[in-house]
Amino acid sequence: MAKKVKKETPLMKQYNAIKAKYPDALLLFRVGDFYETFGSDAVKAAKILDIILTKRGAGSESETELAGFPHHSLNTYLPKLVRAGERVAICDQLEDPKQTKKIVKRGVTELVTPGVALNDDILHSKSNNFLCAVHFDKKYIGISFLDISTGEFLTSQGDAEYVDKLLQNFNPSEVLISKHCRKEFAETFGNDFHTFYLEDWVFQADYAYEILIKHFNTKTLKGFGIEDLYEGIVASGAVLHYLSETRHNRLEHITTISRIAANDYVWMDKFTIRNLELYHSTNVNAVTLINVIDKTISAMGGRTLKRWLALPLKHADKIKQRHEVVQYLLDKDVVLQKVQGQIKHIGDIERLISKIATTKVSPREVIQLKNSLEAIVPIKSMAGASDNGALKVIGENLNNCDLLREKIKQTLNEEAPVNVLKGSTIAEGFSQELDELRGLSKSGKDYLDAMLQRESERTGITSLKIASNNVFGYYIEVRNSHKDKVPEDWIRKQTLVNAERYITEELKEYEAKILGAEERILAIEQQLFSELVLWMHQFIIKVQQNAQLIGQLDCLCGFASLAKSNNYNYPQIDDSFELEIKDGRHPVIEKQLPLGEAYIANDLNLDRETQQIIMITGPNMSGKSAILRQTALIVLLAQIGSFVPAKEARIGLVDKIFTRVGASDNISMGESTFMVEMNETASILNNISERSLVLLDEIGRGTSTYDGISIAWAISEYLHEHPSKPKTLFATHYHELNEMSETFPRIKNFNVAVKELKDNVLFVRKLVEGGSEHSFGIHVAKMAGMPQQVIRRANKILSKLEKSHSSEELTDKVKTLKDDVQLSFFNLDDPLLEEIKDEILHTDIDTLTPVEALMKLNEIKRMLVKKKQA
Ligand SMILES: Nc1ncnc2c1ncn2[C@@H]1O[C@H](COP(=O)(O)OP(=O)(O)OP(=O)(O)O)[C@@H](O)[C@H]1O
Repeated sequence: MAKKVKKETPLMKQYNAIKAKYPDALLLFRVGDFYETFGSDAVKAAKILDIILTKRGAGSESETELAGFPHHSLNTYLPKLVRAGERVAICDQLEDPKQTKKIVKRGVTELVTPGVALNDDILHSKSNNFLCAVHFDKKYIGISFLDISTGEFLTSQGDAEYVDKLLQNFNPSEVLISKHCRKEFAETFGNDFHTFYLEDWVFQADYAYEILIKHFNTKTLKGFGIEDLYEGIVASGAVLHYLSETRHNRLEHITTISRIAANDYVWMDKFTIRNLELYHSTNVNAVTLINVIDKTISAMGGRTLKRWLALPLKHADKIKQRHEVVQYLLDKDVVLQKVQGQIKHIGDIERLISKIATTKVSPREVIQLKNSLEAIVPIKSMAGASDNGALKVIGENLNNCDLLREKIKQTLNEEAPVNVLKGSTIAEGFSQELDELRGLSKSGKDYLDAMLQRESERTGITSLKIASNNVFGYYIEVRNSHKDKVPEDWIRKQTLVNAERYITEELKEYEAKILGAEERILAIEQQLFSELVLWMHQFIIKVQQNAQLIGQLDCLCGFASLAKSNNYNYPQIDDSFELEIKDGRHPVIEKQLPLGEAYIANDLNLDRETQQIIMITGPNMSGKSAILRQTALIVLLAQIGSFVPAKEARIGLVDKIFTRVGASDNISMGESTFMVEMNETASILNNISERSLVLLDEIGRGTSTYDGISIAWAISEYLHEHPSKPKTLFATHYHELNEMSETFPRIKNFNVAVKELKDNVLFVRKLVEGGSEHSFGIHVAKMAGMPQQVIRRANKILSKLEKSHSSEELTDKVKTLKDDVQLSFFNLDDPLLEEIKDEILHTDIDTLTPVEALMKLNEIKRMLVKKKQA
């Protein structure tokens, strides 16, 4: 019996052939004015885009799901698909359907993936969108980042911890890995990244080197200073390979590749970045440091600030240069206002020039580029004329791009449209031919108006109309009521319900002229625009340089605004090992306090000679963590070039910042919370340096008290005895650790003061010298609204336990609590009953007269009645 063959229409045959080449992408297939999706792609698209899912060829053997949207809505729907994590292949019609009798040729013109996006609706203006590749080798792990929308291309290599930190800092949208490293990647860096697996052969040194030198058109990579980054080169090659695989072949804006020089920047591992809540917080609603300090205006400024925060400087001269600019801008407020006023007019020139390189730019965007470059002219002269060295250099290096601006001005209409096909793109006077055709088209229209007038007068039909449609071209329309007045020489073309449409010889002739002219106008406009875009390629590097400089300047102006609005002061940076903060504040918490509540500033001094480790004790909620974090944030802000939330600060350069917070809810890693805490802490102890700043917050709390105290003690002892003598702040509940200061000379005790009221505590939030006696946890429980009986009971247990002198004694006391429980919670769980019990136990029956006994009984009854009524 003949096998039943599934009948495929030619269109579906073409679709299936293309889809087979992109099995893991969602294929948007252009059919006429629509992008269609079929089969499982349609099911996904309908769900993500909330569009209707229908059936094609319903009931037939080739029935399949179908969902589509109009082609002009691509910019609305594409970002939604990409944000949902889809790779989207856009399949366009490659020829004009009018020019072919056969099925239109189609092909994939772009593959958009989360890491390779140029569409403004997918990108966030103040963040980079990095594509990343990670290459595992025996010695090192290579890593590469590329933002196709800005042209930035970076590489580095190192151990897993280093690469992990870079992943955290650069936060890539997509990570490419070789297929066989799938498991290794997940085990080393977790499952939080959007990953894509490439064939293993892509990650080969020779192939990578070839593809890179071919792209940069050089013989070697020596000029980029990355020649020795063997693993980094492999990762970078994989990134470029992926761009060609996703049909991104216009990459002229990727002009260089730079090395991420880890040694030039302060080291912060991923736990520190997370704990300090620099960009992200576990609580989605929480305000992060970047939210508070970002006063930049331009997209470039926003992105630069993120980069500066990820890579704080550790060279005093460079840091001081930034501080000096900020001070200069604060002193010369007029300059600051003027520069910021101009930056407001600067669009995202870094992404605009990338669009020019990829020829995905619209006429309106080219005008925007020109306007942005115009705003740079006064900035250049203001900065160039300043007597601040660094600012002057920025001014001198900015490029007015006179030729580019002039050419755009001459070529394009100031009101150029978004789409070149809309016409009126090219300026008047730029092309003689274009001007003539436009004149013809315009006079042709005038001619039609004159003809209408003439024919109306000739026929006496006042309601005559001349219009055109795609089928008949130009026609004269006559209402049925005037049909009998139509002259003989008019030729009838179409009959409508209420009207007739005619053409005349004269109309036909003019139509040919006008339509011909309009088509030609569009063709010339398109061509002149493409020529302009191509010509502009020679300015890619100059505009990219401007973008970088404006990014830096915007950041520095932002720091000045921040210092002004949030009352930050000039920090002194030096090569000493000391840290002296006077009246320091937490930059984020101070902005979150309820209205009228002031942040309490604190002094803090650390050095390697006398006060290397500070043990900070104090009740819960007193502000220990705030002091730890504000210290790190003040150092960090100073070293990115900002002023700091402190009255004064003298900062001996810090090269590594470590913060660790005792385990609380980190179980998602699948390890015990305590294990996580210990792992994190171990990595500090193995990496400390002389200039490290170590912040330990409640380390050891993830285990039993004795374990916790022992571990905290041992860690502190290790840090004290370590030859690096790193500056350390240790916040703890264990006031037992205060004993350490007696044995270890550089450990000092401080506590966050509280005022003890009758049965409450008042948070003073002042860091004062000396240890604290107890941790006031019960007071906090009371403030949190715990039932009275729990508080009373806790106080009782505490006073019992506090009297123990040894651990054996403590254990014995804990055992006796079990017997106590019977009395206190189950039989006398009401405080009133406790009171009555006390009353009875304290009554001396031997001396009580019968009347007094009755009165006592009456009193007890009254207490109970009162309680009942309450
Ligand atoms: N110096 C300060 N001025 C004003 N408010 C502060 C100050 N320090 C802390 N706070 C407020 O107190 C809250 C608790 O502070 P923090 O988390 O630092 O306490 P903690 O002692 O570390 O508590 P725990 O031991 O429970 O972790 C903060 O969220 C903040 O609202």
